[in-house]
Amino acid sequence: MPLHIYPTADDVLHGLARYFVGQARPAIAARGRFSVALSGGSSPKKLYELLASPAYQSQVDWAKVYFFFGDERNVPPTDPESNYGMARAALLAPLHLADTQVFAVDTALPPAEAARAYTRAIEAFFAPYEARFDLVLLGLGADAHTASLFPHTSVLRDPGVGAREVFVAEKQVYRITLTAPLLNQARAGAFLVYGADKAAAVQRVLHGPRDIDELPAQLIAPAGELQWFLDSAAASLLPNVEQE
Ligand SMILES: O=C1O[C@H](COP(=O)(O)O)[C@@H](O)[C@H](O)[C@H]1O
Repeated sequence: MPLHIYPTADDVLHGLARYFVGQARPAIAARGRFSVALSGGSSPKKLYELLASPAYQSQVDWAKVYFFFGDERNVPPTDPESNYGMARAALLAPLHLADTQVFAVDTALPPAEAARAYTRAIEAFFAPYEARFDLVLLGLGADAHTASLFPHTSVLRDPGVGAREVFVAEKQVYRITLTAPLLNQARAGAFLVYGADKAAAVQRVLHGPRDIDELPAQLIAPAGELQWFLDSAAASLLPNVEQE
């Protein structure tokens, strides 16, 4: 499992930004576009700001990049909890992308309907081929959830390829998440994890016994490659690690 461990969170963000560019360029050269499923929460905000900064903005043909979301909270785009709202402010608006390049979950719909509509939008984008993102960006919760694949939820055993609604009991909210089989059709996946509060989850996901109900992030195994981008604090419980 390729691990990239950096001294600070700032170094991790630059490492992943360089990886993003390194994935985007050959995809655009080979297939004319680069499709990405974004992660949400708070960790990726600085990554998105970095990608939209002049240093990285000039390195990618952004008109050929298409953005989806690995998961979404069941809130309007203006809500501070909205993954789309966060990505729009940090990345999508600064890059002045066309509306046709951004595929947000329609949270005005009831969650199950929103999930079905999002599945159809993804299928239509990739048709006539199977849905295969070039890159899936992922985060990791301290409870080992990723996207909105939360511990002990039925979506963890859903064999379908698409988006699903999920009820997160401890938060008493609905969310929309891509299923693990869809995420795993990706050409590449990259986890971004920093901070000491994630160290135990990182250790258990990477080195603990397989237990997908407790450790949903263990479900992630993209058809292409999977990379982990960690800071030294998040990697502090891993055995024998070398820093970049
Ligand atoms: O709720 C969520 O949590 C995970 C992890 O977020 P982080 O800010 O703790 O890194 C995130 O990947 C997911 O997209 C988000 O909706």
